[in-house]
This record gives sequence, C-alpha cells and structure tokens, in this order.
Amino acid sequence: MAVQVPKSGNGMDEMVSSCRERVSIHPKYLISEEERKSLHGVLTLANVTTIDFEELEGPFRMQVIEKLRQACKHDGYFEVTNHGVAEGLMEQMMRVAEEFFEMPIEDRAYLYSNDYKRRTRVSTSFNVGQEETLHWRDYLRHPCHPLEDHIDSWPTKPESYRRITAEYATAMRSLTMKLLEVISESLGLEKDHIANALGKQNQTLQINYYPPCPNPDLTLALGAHTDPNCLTVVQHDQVSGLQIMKDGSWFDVPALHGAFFVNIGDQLQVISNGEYKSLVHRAVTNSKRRRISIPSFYGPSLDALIQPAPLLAAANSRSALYCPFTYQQFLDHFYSQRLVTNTLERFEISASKGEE
Ligand SMILES: O=C(O)CCC(=O)C(=O)O
Ligand SMILES: [Fe+2]
Repeated sequence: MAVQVPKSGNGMDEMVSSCRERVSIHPKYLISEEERKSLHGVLTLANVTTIDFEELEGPFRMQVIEKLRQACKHDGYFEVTNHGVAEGLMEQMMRVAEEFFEMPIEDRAYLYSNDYKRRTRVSTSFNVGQEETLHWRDYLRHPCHPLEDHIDSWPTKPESYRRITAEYATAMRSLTMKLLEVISESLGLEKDHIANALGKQNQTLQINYYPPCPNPDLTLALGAHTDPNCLTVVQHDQVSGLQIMKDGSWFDVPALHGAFFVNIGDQLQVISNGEYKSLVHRAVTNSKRRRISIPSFYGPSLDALIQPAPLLAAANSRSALYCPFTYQQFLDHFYSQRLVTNTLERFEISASKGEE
C-alpha cells in the first residue's frame, strides 16, 4: 500500500491526486484532537436562502433585496437560481475540471507552484510552506479578467479547457457584477459602489479537487477559513462536503443542482463596515467519491485601497471598524500564515482607537 508522502519537489509527489489507488495517509494530514471532535454531531442546514435572479426583474424586487440583506447580515451566504448561466455550460465546466485532474499527472505538474504570487498555478493543501497540517486537496487557480491578458497562461490540456473556461468565466463575471450591484443596493449604497471599491478588480477561477480519502475522520479537505476576496460564487458537484459555521456549530450544506452557492468574503465585510459577515467554512473528506468544487473568486486588484464605505462609517454610532489597506497588504498577511478565520483582526480599529 502506497503512503502519501508530501515532499517539496515539482508537485508530482506532493499532490493528493497523484496516487490513484487507496492509500494510507502521511501523518502530516492528521488533524488535531479538537478538529477531530468537531467532525462529529454536524447538523444539516434546514434551509438556505434562495435568491431567484429572475424575481429581481419583477414586481417583488424590493422584497428580494430585503431577503438578500437578511441572508448577508445573518448568514453570510445564500443560493442563487435562475442566474442566467446555462446549465449545459455549468456541466461542461464541471466535466473539463474533472478531466484536468484525472489526466496523467505529468500534464498538469508543469503548472505546480507553492508561490502565491504566481497567479496561474496548480498546488495542493492551502499554503504548503506555512502549514503544519496539510489539507486533502489539490487545486488549479488562474485569473480570468480581462480574458485576453490571462488566457495564454491557462492550462493547455484538456484541449477544450480554454474554450469552455473562457465562456464560463465570462458568464460568471456578468453574474457576479449583477450580484455586486444588488448587494450594494441592499446596503443602501450606489449600485456601482462595491465594483468601484475593488479598483481594477480581480476575477480568479479555482478548481478544487478532493480525491477519496482513506481516513475521513482524521483529515480535513480544507480547514476552517474565511475567503480573503470580496464575493465567492461556487459551483458544486453532487458530492456534498462543504460545511459552514453558524452560531458556533458546523452545518453540512446539501449538494445543489443548477444553483450557485454564494458566500461573503473578508473584503465585503470591510466595505460594509461589518454589516455583512465573511462566512467561516470548511470542506470535509469522504472515503468513497472524489469531490470537485469550482469557486469563482471576485475581489480587488492588488493596488485597490479597501476601506468601509464612507456612508456606512459616517454615523457616530458606527464609526469605521477597519483602517484602510491595500489588497496587496491584506494578501501578504493572509499568505504569511496557515489557513485561519481571523485575518481581518490585523486591520480592525480597536474600540478605544475608534473613540479617539
Ligand atoms: O470545496 C468547497 O466547497 C469549499 C472551497 C473553499 O472554501 C475555497 O476554495 O475557498
Ligand atoms: Fe473558501
């Protein structure tokens, strides 16, 4: 029986997708006692707020925006249906994502890098250099906008990858821009406030690939974290594995069909001056089926100066909770550590400072 041994090399040995047969895992994947306990007694979410995009065009627009506001304020996530991204395109994207991780490892290892500044890369876990415990995940990520600036850096195989992903990324960008508009409106801001606050903006597509794991009780597919970007719009396959933290407990998110799961990231928490909360979430492994998720991360360009919307930080009772920072400063901090849930603390204005 092969043993999965993480080494530092060209990725051929490090990636969890490199072993096709069931393997016993290296101790570097074993989570703490406390995390093991947290895998038990997980509840299933009874209902996830669904935002029907078509309804936003109709007579109930204001009610839908209010529903969205409640979900962003109290949950940090919602589902979106009738979103305008063709189901056939979603399926094609999922299929090519699977093909990418199931083709011979040599065909993707050339993209392997643990350097977060390399924007198109394949990697494993989260931030291999900084982590004591590794996550049972491989991933591909690359920027998508503007397409012509980035498409040449994307994988060359499978042969249909660039064509399908270009179409998918374009559709995801248009959905996300609409989402940012209604989220701005739900905060009482100008429609284009959030999009403008992100400077030249960044759209990154990621494919997470979680092979079956022989020890699901001892490992995590991806540890608890909040997303560093502004808004994440995820396509899931039919294998569940995403869990969210709500009122101090972990909940399974049921697999969705045809809908996208949307969650708030750290930058939206800042722009909304804490009104909307970045979602704490994680992914768990299973021993039977590989799982794939495809998040589209939407966030600021590196030079964008992020700060609470002046309108939301104006009232005395709600002065600015965060000091201004560039997204580059934020990301340098985010990647200087293992995956955590409190990256934003570094940028908080403490209660006493706020009163000065
Ligand atoms: O696989 C999932 O459902 C979660 C992925 C995730 O949280 C991430 O890539 O940031
Ligand atoms: Fe995430």
